[in-house]
Amino acid sequence: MNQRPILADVIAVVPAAGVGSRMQAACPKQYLTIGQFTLLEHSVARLLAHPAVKQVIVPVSNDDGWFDSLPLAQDSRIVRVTGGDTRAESVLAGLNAIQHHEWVLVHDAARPCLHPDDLARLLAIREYSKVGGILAAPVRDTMKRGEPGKNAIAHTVDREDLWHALTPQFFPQQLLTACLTRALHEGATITDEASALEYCGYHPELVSGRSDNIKVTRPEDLALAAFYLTQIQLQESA
Ligand SMILES: Nc1ccn([C@@H]2O[C@H](COP(=O)(O)OP(=O)(O)OP(=O)(O)O)[C@@H](O)[C@H]2O)c(=O)n1
Ligand SMILES: C[C@](O)(CO)[C@H](O)COP(=O)(O)O
Repeated sequence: MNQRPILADVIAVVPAAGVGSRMQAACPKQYLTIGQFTLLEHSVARLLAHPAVKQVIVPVSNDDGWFDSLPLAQDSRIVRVTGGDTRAESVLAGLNAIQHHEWVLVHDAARPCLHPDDLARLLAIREYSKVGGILAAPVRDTMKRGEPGKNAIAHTVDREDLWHALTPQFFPQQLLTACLTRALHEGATITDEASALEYCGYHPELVSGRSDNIKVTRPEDLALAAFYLTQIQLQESA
């Protein structure tokens, strides 16, 4: 019988071509450090720690002056490609560098605190889903919709079934490439991979993930990410 091996190889795309404008740092946020390593290095290392992840494609901007100075640049498992003006275009550039691969993980360079249990549960969806899915965290606070253009509440939004989209996101490569290509061509707003699939009528799986898998977006996030990462590393070494 031709059974799929449980640990079939996976290729990852880690978009790292953003400028990090909300971070207001002297360099793009993926090159800020926690301890000895940049956020990009931490994020890639969290993926490569899983035995199924064999290669990581890293889209970086055309004028990136940081990537080549990292030890990562010499790692045979890492492939540098040129990213695009938006996250979706960077991801598509990464996907186009992959040849003949079934499923692909996409993970933000700015999410250094991925827990191995979350990654393992996301990878497991390949056994039951044809569409793919994402890590996501259930919304836990009371949510308010503001009046357009005013600092006033329009109404409270029901938090039932409301989730924060996280990464990694995990999809069959051909399906993701087709959906991203179509969505970009038709001018849809695409902030993550799942939104490209949604645009094309699919309903990706929601895999409940840890809320400490934060994206470093604003200055105050860096210290929090450093704390969470230390906790995860302590648990791993215990
Ligand atoms: N043209 C772009 C824009 C974003 N990204 C990447 O997508 C991830 C998540 O995006 P975001 O947090 O929005 O990063 P930035 O676009 O860099 O941040 P900002 O919106 O604050 O400028 C980051 O790893 C970022 O480097 C990318 O590869 N190419
Ligand atoms: C892909 C993402 O990290 C999922 O949370 C996110 O969509 C990136 O963009 P954002 O504009 O910071 O939400």
